[in-house]
Amino acid sequence: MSYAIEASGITHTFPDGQSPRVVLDSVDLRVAPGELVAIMGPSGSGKSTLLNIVAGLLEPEAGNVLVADTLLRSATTAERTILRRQAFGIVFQRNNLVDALTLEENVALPLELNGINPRIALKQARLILDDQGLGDVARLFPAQASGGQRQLTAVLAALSSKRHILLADEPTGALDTASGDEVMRLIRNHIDAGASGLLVTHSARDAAWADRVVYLQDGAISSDTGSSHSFGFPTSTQSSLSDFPTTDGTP
Ligand SMILES: Nc1ncnc2c1ncn2[C@@H]1O[C@H](COP(=O)(O)OP(=O)(O)OP(=O)(O)O)[C@@H](O)[C@H]1O
Repeated sequence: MSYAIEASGITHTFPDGQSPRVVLDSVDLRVAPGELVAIMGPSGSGKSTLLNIVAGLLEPEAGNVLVADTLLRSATTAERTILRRQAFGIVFQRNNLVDALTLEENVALPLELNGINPRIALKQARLILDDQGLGDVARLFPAQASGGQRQLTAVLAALSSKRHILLADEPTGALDTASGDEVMRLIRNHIDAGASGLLVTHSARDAAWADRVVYLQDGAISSDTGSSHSFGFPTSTQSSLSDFPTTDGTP
């Protein structure tokens, strides 16, 4: 089987005072096409480090990542940048938006990077923001918007184009429960439209939207619910999941 994401033997050490600290120790993680895998674990267990390695932002000390048919270790910096711009939708805990662009321009940016005409991209971005009740703030700059509005915009930007690999680090961190469920529903919808992804989260509620949950502890995977495990969706959102419209135009 060919995986959407295949990380093998990932080992990484960070300096920690006099003695280096092994943050990831021979971690193997595979994500099947069309699968959303949640990574949970205590603070400091290496979740974000693993996500950064899969995103090609951090080179692991040992191990390999094969993502979107590219072996990251063999890719040049330019090739990794192109991969992030064209194949990855990335949501980080912070610094998700370009400060100098309005919210709608931020959502339009990945569309433009995927080759869509800037005027059409902006039009699509407005529709996407309108759909999520952010039409009134679409022309604000990130600094003028609330934390929740910024977070939702960042998720919409990551999902706005046909990026088939989604990498999300605590995407609902700044949101209340209802908005968080909305974001997770958008993410699930994006996956169901043909993407694959990794979701780093502390929230069991968010993890319930994933197909599989792996737990990182002390730099290693301590448990994996396995692909046959079926997590239930939060009851408040279950009925509306299938009704939710696509916002990214993916088939
Ligand atoms: N650039 C860095 N330099 C040194 N140590 C780092 C660096 N980045 C992360 N670490 C350390 O590596 C460990 C794992 O960090 P990481 O952010 O991956 O954990 P996490 O599981 O995502 O934590 P959290 O849930 O709190 O976000 C932590 O002890 C952290 O302090």
